[in-house]
Amino acid sequence: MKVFKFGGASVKDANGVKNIVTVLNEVGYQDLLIVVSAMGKMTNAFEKIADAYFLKKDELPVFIKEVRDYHYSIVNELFENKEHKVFSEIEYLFIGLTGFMIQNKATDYNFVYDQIVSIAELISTKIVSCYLNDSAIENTWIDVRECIKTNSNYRDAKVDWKLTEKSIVTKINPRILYITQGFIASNESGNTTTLGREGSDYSAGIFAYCLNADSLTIWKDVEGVLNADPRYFQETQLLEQISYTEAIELAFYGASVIHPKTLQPLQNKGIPLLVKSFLNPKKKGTHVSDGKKLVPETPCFIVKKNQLFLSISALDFSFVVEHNISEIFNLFHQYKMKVNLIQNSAISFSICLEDNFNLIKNLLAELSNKYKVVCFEKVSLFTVRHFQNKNIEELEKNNKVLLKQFTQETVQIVVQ
Ligand SMILES: Nc1ncnc2c1ncn2[C@@H]1O[C@H](COP(=O)(O)OP(=O)(O)O)[C@@H](O)[C@H]1O
Ligand SMILES: N[C@@H](CC(=O)OP(=O)(O)O)C(=O)O
Repeated sequence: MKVFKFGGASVKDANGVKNIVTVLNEVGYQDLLIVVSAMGKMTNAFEKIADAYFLKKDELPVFIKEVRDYHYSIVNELFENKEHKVFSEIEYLFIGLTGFMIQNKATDYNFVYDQIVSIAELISTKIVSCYLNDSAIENTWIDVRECIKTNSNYRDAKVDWKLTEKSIVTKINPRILYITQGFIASNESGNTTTLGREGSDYSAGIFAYCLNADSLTIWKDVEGVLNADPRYFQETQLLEQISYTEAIELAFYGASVIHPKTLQPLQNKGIPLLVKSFLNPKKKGTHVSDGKKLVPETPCFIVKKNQLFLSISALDFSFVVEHNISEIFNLFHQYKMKVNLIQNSAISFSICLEDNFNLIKNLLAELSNKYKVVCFEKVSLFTVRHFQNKNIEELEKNNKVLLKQFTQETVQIVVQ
């Protein structure tokens, strides 16, 4: 059995949905399960709805109209027959959204977020499933919340592997072509949870693991994994082969083309990951498996934008030692900061952080009770794997460097 994952970029418009038919007809769809994300940037749009609802903002109806219009323009283009069941299926999901908003009494933002944002994946998979059925690619839509089970850590739920494996093995008949959602799951009480932004690759990895798949293919708008993000670097090279370890490193440092959690379940069972272009499905793309670390051997550049850089020192000029560091890390954990780089000296401690939950003000307020804190906002973190000295000189030439850190294979530079 194989698993495919189509992300938001592949289904951003009606042509994208049509192109899935082309891809499947070109590469085949025997013994396959397909995971699909929300269309285009719809998760961002639903985040705005969750926010507006929670904060009782006046723009709420406008934001809901935006996502309705976006999806209806796609279904209108795809389905000539306005009596098609896809229209009522989508309307039903929007009615569910309104119903939730009226009935909800919960005050936990993360819970509310997951119940609202997950609708984007439900809509996209309904559309794709119906369109494929109409295009002679017979398939069954399945609610992933019956398959992937998590704890109740809303917005960043942890997978209950035992329960998930049992559910997937029970629910999935390998002879049926299924279309299901990425990113979303459910907890013990049946409430919707999410696996963290961009988590659909991970969902596909979970299915591949539980189904002992022969391979997982993620379909992208790029040729495969490149040695640099093409949005920020002009000259890029396709990486043809990457070992699991190297891919985990690249994803960990922020190569956003693969979600970092995706690789572990695949590596555990030796399931190859293929990253291929949905525009050129016959091209080889990138192959991630055991084997050669990196082909071709070339420096790989990763950039993480919009980082925070904190320099923390004791108020009385004393050393920053273990107990301070432990206290500081507890606060990072409490305020859900993602730590991307750390460096300590005798009297100070420097960190590059990502504030995905918008809690930096609270963190700084608490830290400054005990420490002197200098915070730089909107800095970038460059990572170069397998660097050459000229790569570093190039990065330093145009930027103000706040911190530089070397390991044998990697250099990381924080710039303002
Ligand atoms: N090393 C890299 N190789 C290829 N693409 C990359 C890399 N780093 C970042 N990207 C970006 O990732 C994008 C594809 O990922 P993403 O937008 O998350 O796809 P989707 O949401 O459809 O799964 C590419 O368009 C590219 O701009
Ligand atoms: N739709 C979710 C999950 C996801 O992984 O999407 P994509 O495959 O488009 O990155 C998000 O945007 O976070």
